[in-house]
Amino acid sequence: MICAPSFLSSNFSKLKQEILSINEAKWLHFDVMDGLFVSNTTYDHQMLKTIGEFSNQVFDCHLMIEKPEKYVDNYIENGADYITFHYEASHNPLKLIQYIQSKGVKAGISIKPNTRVEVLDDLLEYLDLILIMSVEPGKGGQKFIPNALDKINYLNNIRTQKKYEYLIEVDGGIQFDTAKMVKNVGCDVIVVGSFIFNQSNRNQIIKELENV
Ligand SMILES: O=C(CO)[C@H](O)[C@H](O)COP(=O)(O)O
Ligand SMILES: [Fe+2]
Repeated sequence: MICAPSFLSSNFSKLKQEILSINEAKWLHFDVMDGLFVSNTTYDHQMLKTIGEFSNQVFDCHLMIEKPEKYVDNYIENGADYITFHYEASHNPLKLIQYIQSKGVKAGISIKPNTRVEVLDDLLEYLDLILIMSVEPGKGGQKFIPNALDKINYLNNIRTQKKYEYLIEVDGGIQFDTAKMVKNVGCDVIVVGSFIFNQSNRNQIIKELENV
C-alpha cells in the first residue's frame, strides 16, 4: 500500500521540519477544512504553495469544504496531484470530476461514515480515487469505524469485475492493526495522521505501514 501522511496533527510552528521528517513518504495528504462542511478550519490552497517550495511529494488534497466547485481552481493552480471532494457537499459530482480531469489533475470523491457506498455506483467508471472515511471528518486522532471495511471490499470487487482503475483510499484511525484490515479487503492508499506524528522514527513507521 501507499502511505499518505496527514500532517494535521503535526506542529505547525515548525512545519518545514515536520514535513521533512516524513520525506520518504511518496504522498502527502492535505486536510482542508472550511468551518462549514466540518466545524473546524485548517488551511487553504496557500499551504500547497508553502510546502511546494521544498517538497516534491504527490499532493493528495482532501477538501472537507462546502461548494468545492468554487475552489478547485486554487488547488489545481498550486500543484495538487489529486483533488478529492465530498459527495455530500457536491451538487453535480460528475461535472466536477470531469472538470478536474480536464485540467490534468486526478479526481477523487469521498464519503462520510454514514453515507452508503452505493451512492457512488454511477460515478465509479470516471473516478481516479475513492476516499472512504473511517472516522467522522473534522479532526485527527479518532477511532477507526469498521463499516469502512465493507465499503472497501465492495469497491474492490466492482473494480475487479468491471476492470475499473480507481485507487481506494481510507482515512481515519489507521495504525498497524487497522492498516492490516484495510489491506486485506483491497485498500491501496492509507492516510495516517496522529499515529505517525506521535512518534519520532516517522520514516520507519511509514515503511512498516506500507508493508503490513
Ligand atoms: O481527514 C481527516 C480528518 O477529517 C484526517 O486525514 C484523518 O483524521 C487523519 O488523522 P488520524 O490518522 O489521526 O485519524
Ligand atoms: Fe483527510
